[in-house]
Amino acid sequence: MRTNSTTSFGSSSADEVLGPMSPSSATVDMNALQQQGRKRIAVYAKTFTMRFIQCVVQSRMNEKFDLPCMLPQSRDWFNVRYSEMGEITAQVKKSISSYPPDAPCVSVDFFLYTHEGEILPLETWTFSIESDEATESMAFHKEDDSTLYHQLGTLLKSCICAARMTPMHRNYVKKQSAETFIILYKVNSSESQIDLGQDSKEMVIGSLPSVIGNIRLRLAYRTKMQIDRTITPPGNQYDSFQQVSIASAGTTPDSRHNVGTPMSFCDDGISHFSVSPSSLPITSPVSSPPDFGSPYRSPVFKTSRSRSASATSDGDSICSADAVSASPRQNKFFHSQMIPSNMPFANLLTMSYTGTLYPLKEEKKEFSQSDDSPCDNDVNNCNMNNSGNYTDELKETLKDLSLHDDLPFGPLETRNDLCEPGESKKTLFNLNEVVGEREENSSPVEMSQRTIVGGEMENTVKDEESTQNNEENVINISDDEDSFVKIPSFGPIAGDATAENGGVDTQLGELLASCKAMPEILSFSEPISADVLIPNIMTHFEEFSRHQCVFDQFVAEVRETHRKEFARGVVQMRWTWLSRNVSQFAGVRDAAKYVPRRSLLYVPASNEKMLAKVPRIQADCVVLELEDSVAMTAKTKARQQAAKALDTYSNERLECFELGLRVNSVSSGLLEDDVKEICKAEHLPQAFMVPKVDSPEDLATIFDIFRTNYGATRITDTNTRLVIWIESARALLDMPRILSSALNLHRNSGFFKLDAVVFGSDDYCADIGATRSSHGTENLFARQKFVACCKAFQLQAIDSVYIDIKDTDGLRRQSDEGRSWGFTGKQTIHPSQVAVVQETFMPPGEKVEWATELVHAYSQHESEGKGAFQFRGQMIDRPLLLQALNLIQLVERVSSR
Ligand SMILES: CC(=O)SCCNC(=O)CCNC(=O)[C@H](O)C(C)(C)COP(=O)(O)OP(=O)(O)OC[C@H]1O[C@@H](n2cnc3c(N)ncnc32)[C@H](O)[C@@H]1OP(=O)(O)O
Ligand SMILES: CC(=O)C(=O)O
Repeated sequence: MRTNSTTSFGSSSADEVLGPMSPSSATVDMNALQQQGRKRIAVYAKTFTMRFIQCVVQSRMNEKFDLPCMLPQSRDWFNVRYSEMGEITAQVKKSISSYPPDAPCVSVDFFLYTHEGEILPLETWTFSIESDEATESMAFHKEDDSTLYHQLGTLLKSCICAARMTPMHRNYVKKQSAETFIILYKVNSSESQIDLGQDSKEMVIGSLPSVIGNIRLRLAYRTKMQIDRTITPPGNQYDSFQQVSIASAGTTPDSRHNVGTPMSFCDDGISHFSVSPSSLPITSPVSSPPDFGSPYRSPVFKTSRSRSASATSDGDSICSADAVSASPRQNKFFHSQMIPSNMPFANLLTMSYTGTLYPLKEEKKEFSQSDDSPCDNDVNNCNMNNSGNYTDELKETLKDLSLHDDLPFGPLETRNDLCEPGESKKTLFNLNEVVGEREENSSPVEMSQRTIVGGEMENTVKDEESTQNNEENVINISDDEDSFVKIPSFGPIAGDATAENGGVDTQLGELLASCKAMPEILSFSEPISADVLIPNIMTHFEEFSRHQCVFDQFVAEVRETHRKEFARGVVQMRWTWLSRNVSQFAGVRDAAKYVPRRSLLYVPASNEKMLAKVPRIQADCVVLELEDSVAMTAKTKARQQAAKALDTYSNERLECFELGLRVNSVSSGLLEDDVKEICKAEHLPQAFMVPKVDSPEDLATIFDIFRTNYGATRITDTNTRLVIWIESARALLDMPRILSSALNLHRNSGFFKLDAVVFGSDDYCADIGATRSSHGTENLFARQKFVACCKAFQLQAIDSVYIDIKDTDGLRRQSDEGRSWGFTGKQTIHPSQVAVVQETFMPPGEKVEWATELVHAYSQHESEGKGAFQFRGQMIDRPLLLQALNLIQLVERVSSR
């Protein structure tokens, strides 16, 4: 992490930095002095170019500057202290071969690059030295040298200030992310060619006359922040950035002012697009813009993306549910494909979400081997060996961390498949992309590596030799060094002698700093002789040898830290994967939020005695019931009792996983009265349950009633869930639309999250005119269609009521049938039914053992490249793996009570 980026102003002068001018002015030959002055200013110009680019580019990285003032010893160029980034220096060197005054100018362009691949040129900085008659006739005086040096210092400080005042800095620098946009830069050895659009502004930051010409720093920036999306976005077709910038520059004023296209907003809209088309507001973005009163409002971008395009995945299908999880990852920047190779800043930002900028050789190898991993997106398991097994080292670490016990299926073995696309915040990353890019763009940058350790941007040092030997190379870095060599920062190792003495990091840092300090003798006019230089270097070598133990210590710390960090990352990744890929979890991303509903017990809210039993009822889900079990004459009483009970229960520990409340249906006309009364309670139920939802229009009414009576805060309580009942032929046939509407209401309007759907078999039978029977064949089609629809949307499916309270065998049989068809639970009406149902929906011990063994066997075969294999006489492939994981997780969750 760069903790060292404050700018402070020291007191150095030209002489301190370059050494005194010679020959002395007393004996000066005017021509020689003129010549010397020119040379000297040329050095200033080159150094200034480097420094100003560093300052401006770093200011666009959204990192805080925090360098302590080093007065009075500072020998920082132009009295400005900052920490150089090697990557920027490398890019400057790569992009320009000569500096002013040899080159007419140097310019730096900045661009905003959206996740959709569009580019908006934002500003350009130009440093030039232009001679004219006045400067050509200027005579150089020795005092001019020092004056100019200090003036350049002021110019650099002005540049730093200006860099923080442009629209780009104010509006965009802090908001960069993989989901929205990032800022790129490009260095040119000529005037910039980019088009900053209508009403762009230009200013001269400073102009200093000198014997070699007017030294000038200029800034031009865009004021109209619009992207014309009628222009083809840059993609693979662009080989060089030049092409991209030309395409952008082709924007015509007219096309920028298209009317009728929806607007999106920099911080809201673009991220909407990246999340999911279906996450766009139901109402048109034009008619419902983000809150203009917000202090965070960003400038408007123009987009030609239309609602109709979004609608394709908006609606009724499984895509709608899936899109939420898939889209953000799919839409992340794929830099190696999208970003031209000479946009190094993009690389720096890449690592903030891929984890690594440049892969180590062995990582590269692992990634190329895992191309055909079932994880089709972007993450792989980096601490596995080449056959996909976890390395001994990782296993060892997991043992150290006692993490085996936390895993659902014992020790980590070969889990090539258990990786979560996109969850690559530590050392888990997609290297396939960066590898290609890295090889193509071999540059001095290869000497350094940067990666993320512990979720933060850190620098790494690449040790060529240890890389070949498959050693650990990722190192935490935190320093203010100004070169490619970064000094690591680790806590002292307890008990170690070096720890008491300031710690390995301090010692190593001091050593490297002393070795890298600017040599005392440095003058362009007096070359350093070999007699002085060689002994000097030899002394440095000896110094290093004496500190061998410091390096050894450092390497040991690096290895240990990396090993532990990585192990944690893997375990986290496995759990995340599980919760996202197992249908049992019904679309709930976080396993901890999964609510088991093996049995759902109705408690009529009109019955005070029954209500009093609720805290001790061990049904997974208890439903305070206002609907069918409550007589019309008792509705008011039931509502009042339910509201009171909600507040009373809030002081008690309930045995159930969920306390819900079933209101009356829309068609009953009683819903609003229910909601009005219940909202008098201070505590909401954990789930609102609404029967007889026959259409999306019913949902709109439900939403409206809740919104009117509950107010904005309560209705968007993200912890409150929604459960609905499907109880008619019409509703059954319209289930996809009903379910997707409910999910969209949550996504777009923040309404309670639909989590489960219940089949109201008695009302369904009444609706279709069927006669209820003990064998239940009259509901065969409905139950099977129902369960398929629920699962298509990753929702829990709750089976019908078994009304014969005394017939335990029949209840068990029907429960067993429902479970085997895919239902996740069953409604119960009497406490005596709860245990039977919950037991039936709990996998038996031998099944759990089967599932656990299957998962292990699957891992083993997966690592050997076998998708299907034989296990206990059965053909096993991926769907069976998912079934096994379903079982394991249900057991895990239920036994956590
Ligand atoms: C098709 C549909 O719509 S289903 C949904 C609507 N239906 C319902 O909500 C019905 C819920 N169930 C009930 O109301 C009752 O179980 C009934 C009316 C069916 C039977 O009730 P009872 O005749 O009291 O049954 P029973 O005498 O066996 O009850 C035994 C005990 O369990 C209690 N009990 C029974 N059902 C419940 C219940 N659902 N919740 C809490 N406690 C209950 C009784 O209060 C009684 O307690 P006690 O021993 O302290 O007196
Ligand atoms: C439970 C319910 O409402 C029904 O079966 O109709």
